[in-house]
Amino acid sequence: SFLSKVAQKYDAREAGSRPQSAASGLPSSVSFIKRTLEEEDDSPSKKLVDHQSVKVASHYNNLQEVGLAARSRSRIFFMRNFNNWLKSVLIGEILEEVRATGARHVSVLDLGCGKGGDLLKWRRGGISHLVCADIAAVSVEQCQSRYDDMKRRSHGNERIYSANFITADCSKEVLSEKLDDAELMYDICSCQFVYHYSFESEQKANMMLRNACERLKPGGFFIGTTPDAFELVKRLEASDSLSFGNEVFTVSFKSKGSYPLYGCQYHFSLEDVVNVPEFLVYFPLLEHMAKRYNMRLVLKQRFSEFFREKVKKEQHRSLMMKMMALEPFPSDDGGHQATDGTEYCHAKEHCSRAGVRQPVVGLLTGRGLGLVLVLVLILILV
Ligand SMILES: C[S@@+](CC[C@H](N)C(=O)[O-])C[C@H]1O[C@@H](n2cnc3c(N)ncnc32)[C@H](O)[C@@H]1O
Repeated sequence: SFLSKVAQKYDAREAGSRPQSAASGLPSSVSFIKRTLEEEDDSPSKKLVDHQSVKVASHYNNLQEVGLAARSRSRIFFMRNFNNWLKSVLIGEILEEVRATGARHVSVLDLGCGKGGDLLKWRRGGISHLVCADIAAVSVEQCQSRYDDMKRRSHGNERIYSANFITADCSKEVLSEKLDDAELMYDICSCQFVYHYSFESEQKANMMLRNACERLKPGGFFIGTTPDAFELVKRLEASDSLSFGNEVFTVSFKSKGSYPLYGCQYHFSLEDVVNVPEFLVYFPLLEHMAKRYNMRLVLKQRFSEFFREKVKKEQHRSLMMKMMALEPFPSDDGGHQATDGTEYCHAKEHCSRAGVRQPVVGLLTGRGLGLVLVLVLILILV
């Protein structure tokens, strides 16, 4: 079983049900532990609580907006495109679900909106209102000016959703108190690559969840993407050191073997984009916490599973090509696709097996980062 006795007791006591077990394939020596309240109060992460939020906010505030040309030269260009494709499909499908219930005016909360990478996706989805919230003030400003540009460029030919921009630490502040419209309820809360920052402490994780769920309409959806804690721990346990990764990303922990349910910090760096402390989200606990908000889990899938399922649909496949979510192999310059190591040798092997003379293969890249390490989540308010 994946859980240690301690975590099983925690689940049984807190969830009032059978201990949750997961086919994680982790060694039995690995445990996710619930610290006592005293330990949690004394924990180093608790003392650093504000410090960590400041780090996250200033990291994202200082990220420079680079142009398309620079982005396309980046080694994670295709991975970013893949993530955007995945979010487009997720957003498109959830909007279909919402509309199937007869909703005509769709309101959305983008929790941790960043610089507004999803603004266009919501435009394509024809929503009526969007609330964008983020802890990083500079990101929120950039998000707002992207929205203003989008509106200006449409020259009034298309009805673009109204929007509200809020700078707030959503793991500490009650977002609804900052809304322009005090009565606003959402059909969807979208929380993309954000929720794990709040797992620093129980209070923070709860506040983030409260902000995500308390304004959802009955039948409303929470959609999110977050790193897969089981997979991160599996990789760490398999590593000889306290870190793992490749030339594009690194994940480093301070210790291994035992993992607190909250405040289990690791450092994640991804070339030129992310270099911040993050926290493991112990999934059975998140699912249990969400039940307090009457949220029921609809789907939890790895990116790889999501991809395999969605790519069967022609419409998603053609969007994937349009968004350049696959890396061509061999690449035009060929320079960075070394096939002597582990990174691209599977592609080379595939080509030789298939006997293709001029092999051009579409690869899912990011060197394994996105595909295996991240989860797609959908929850519904029942
Ligand atoms: C990886 S970025 C994702 C941005 C966007 N959701 C996307 O998919 O492009 C993570 C975002 O979470 C935001 N964030 C982290 N902690 C937060 C908090 N406590 N409250 C609000 N936003 C937070 C960061 O500022 C950053 O913009």
